[in-house]
Amino acid sequence: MNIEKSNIAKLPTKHGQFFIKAYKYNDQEHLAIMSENFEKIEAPYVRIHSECLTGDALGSLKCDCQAQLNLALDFIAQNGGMVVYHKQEGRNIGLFNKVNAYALQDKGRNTIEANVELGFAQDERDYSVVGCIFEDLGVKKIKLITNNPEKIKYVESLGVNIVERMPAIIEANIHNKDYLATKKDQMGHLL
Ligand SMILES: Nc1nc2c(ncn2[C@@H]2O[C@H](COP(=O)(O)OP(=O)(O)OP(=O)(O)O)[C@@H](O)[C@H]2O)c(=O)[nH]1
Ligand SMILES: [Zn+2]
Repeated sequence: MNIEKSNIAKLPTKHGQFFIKAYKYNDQEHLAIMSENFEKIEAPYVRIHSECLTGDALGSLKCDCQAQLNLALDFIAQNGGMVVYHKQEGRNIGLFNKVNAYALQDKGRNTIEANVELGFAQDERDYSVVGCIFEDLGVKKIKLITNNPEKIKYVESLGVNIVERMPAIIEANIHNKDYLATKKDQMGHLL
C-alpha cells in the first residue's frame, strides 16, 4: 500500500470545527475531515464525497454535489463523524474531461452517454484509498451517508459494518432533474 499521510490539523469552518488529515495515494490527494469528537464515537457518520469543483466550489446547479457536501458537513459537525473528500473529479475522469462531457450534455447526451462517447466507463471511480483511510483511523463501524449502492458495496467489501444508511437527498431543480433521473434509473441510485 503506497500511501503518504499528513499530520492532523484544525480546520474551523462555517459548518463547525473539524480536524483534517491529508493522504497521497496514486498521485491523488484526498482529505479526511473529522468532527472534533470523531475518535470517541463507536459508529460515526461517514460521507464519501467525490470531488466536483464545478458544484462544490462554483455552486453549479447541474448536479447536487454542493448541497450534499454542505448537508454532510453541517450534519457531521453536529452529530459526529467524517467526510472523506475523495478527489476523483468527474467520477474520476478529471476536470478537463468532465467539461468536455458537459459540452456533449449541452448537445443532448445524458451523463452516461457523454462519458461513453469520450471513451470512459460511466463511472471510473476507485474507492481503494477510502479503505486505507478507514484502516488508518481505525474505522470499523459506520453510519454511511449516501444514495449510491456502489459505495455501500465497497464499504461492505472492507468488512466495515454499516449500521445505518442515511440518504443524502437534495430537491431537484430544472438544471439537474434529468441528471438525477439518470442516476436513479440507469445507475441504480437510491433516490
Ligand atoms: N463524468 C461526469 N461526472 C459528473 C457529472 N456530474 C457529476 N459528476 C461527478 O460525479 C461525482 C459525484 O457523483 P454523484 O453521482 O453525484 O454522487 P455519488 O457520489 O455517486 O453518490 P452519493 O453518495 O449518493 O452522492 C463527482 O465526482 C462529480 O464531479 C457528469 O455529468 N459527468
Ligand atoms: Zn457535482
